[in-house]
Amino acid sequence: MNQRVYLDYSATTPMKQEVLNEMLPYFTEKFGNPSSIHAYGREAKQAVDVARDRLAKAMGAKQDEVFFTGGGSEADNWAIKGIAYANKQKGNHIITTKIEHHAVLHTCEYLEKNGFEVSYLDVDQYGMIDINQLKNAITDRTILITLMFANNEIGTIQPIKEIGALAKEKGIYFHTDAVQAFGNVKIDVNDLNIDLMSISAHKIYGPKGVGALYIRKGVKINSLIHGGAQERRRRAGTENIPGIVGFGKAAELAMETLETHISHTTSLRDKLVKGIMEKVDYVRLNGHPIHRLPGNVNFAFEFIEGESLLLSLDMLGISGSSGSACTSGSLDPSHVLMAIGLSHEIAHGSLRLTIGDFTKEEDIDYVIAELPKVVDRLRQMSPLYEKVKGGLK
Ligand SMILES: Cc1ncc(COP(=O)(O)O)c(C=O)c1O
Repeated sequence: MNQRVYLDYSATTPMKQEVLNEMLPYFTEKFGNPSSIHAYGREAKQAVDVARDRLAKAMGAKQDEVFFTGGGSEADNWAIKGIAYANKQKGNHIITTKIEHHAVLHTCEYLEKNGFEVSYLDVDQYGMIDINQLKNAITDRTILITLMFANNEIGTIQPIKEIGALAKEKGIYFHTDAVQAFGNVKIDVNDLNIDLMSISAHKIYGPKGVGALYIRKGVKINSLIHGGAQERRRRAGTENIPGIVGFGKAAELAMETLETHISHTTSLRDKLVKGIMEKVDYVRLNGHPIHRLPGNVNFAFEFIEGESLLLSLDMLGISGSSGSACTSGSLDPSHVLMAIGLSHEIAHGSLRLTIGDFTKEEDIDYVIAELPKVVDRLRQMSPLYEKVKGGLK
C-alpha cells in the first residue's frame, strides 16, 4: 500500500480537531438563531461576537469592521461590486491584475458589461506587478484597486504595503484578496493601508463555505445580499453559526502558531525545491524565488503533460494540482502561467505542490524519491525529449 501524501493545501486544508470540537455544540444543543432575543438566540449571538473578535485581532481590525460571508468568492464579489455601485458618481474605473482568482476576474468582467472600465495590470516573469505601471493606470475616474495579496497558483506575494500607501495617497479604495495569504503571513490592515480584505476559513484549517470581508470604517459600499438585518444590516441571511465559530477558532490558532507554521512549511518547501532541482533536468520554479507563500511550490517541467503527471502521482498516493483547483479539469492553460510568460507547452507541464501543517519530512522525502522517476518515465514517451537528449536539436 502506497503512502498517502496530501500536497494541495492551497486548494483546501483539513480541519483541525480543536476547530471541530469548538463547532460541534453549535450543531446540536446550542442551535439558536442569533436574531432571537431569548437565551438560545443570545448564546448563538455571543458565539458570533467571539468569532468576530478573534478575526479582528488576527488582522489588526476593529470588531465592527469584520463581516461574515459564505466564503472567499462571496467576499470578493461583495467588495468589488459593492464599491463599484456605491461610488459610481465618483468614477467607473477599476484597476486589477491579470493573475487574480476568477472570483475577482469574472466579477470585473461582469462589471465591464455593466458600464465600468477595468485595467488589468501585467506581471513580470515572477508574477510581480510593477508599481509604476499601477501608478500610470490611475485616472481621476479610478475608484478601486483590487489586487491579490498572494497568488493561489505560483505563491507570489505582492508589495501590498506600497500599493496600500499609493491608494491612500490618491484617495482610491484598496481591496486585497488575501484568501491565500491570511494565516500564512502576518497581516495588519492598518499598517498595510488595506480598506477591504477577503479571507476564507477552509484555507486556514477551518470549515468550508464561510469567509469574511474586512471593511474599514467609513468605506462607502453597497450590500450584495439583501434581506434581513444580519451583519449590521449589510449581509442578509441567518448566520452559519458552526462555520463562523470554526472560522474564529481557526484564525485564533493560526495566529498563535504563525511563526512555527511559517518555519515548518518554509523548510519543507525549500527541501522539496532543492531535492527536485538537483535530480531533474529541464525544470524551473514558477513564481518569485523569495517573495512567495511559505508552503507553495510550483514546478514547470518541460516535455511533460501536467495531467499525466498528476494522474501518475495520484497512483502513488501523492495529491497535487496542475494549476488552481478551479481551473483543473479544463484544458486551457492557466491564465496565471500565461501571464508570467510561459509557453502553452510549459504551462501544461506545470505542477503545484502546496505544503501545510500536517506535512511531514518523510512525505517530502517520498516525493523527492518518486517524482523524478515519474518525470523520467513520462519523458521517455516524448519524442521531443528524446531528440533534445540525443543532441539532435
Ligand atoms: C486567491 C483566492 N481567492 C478566492 C478564493 C475563493 O475562496 P472560496 O473557496 O472560499 O470561495 C480562492 C480559493 O481557491 C483563492 O485561492
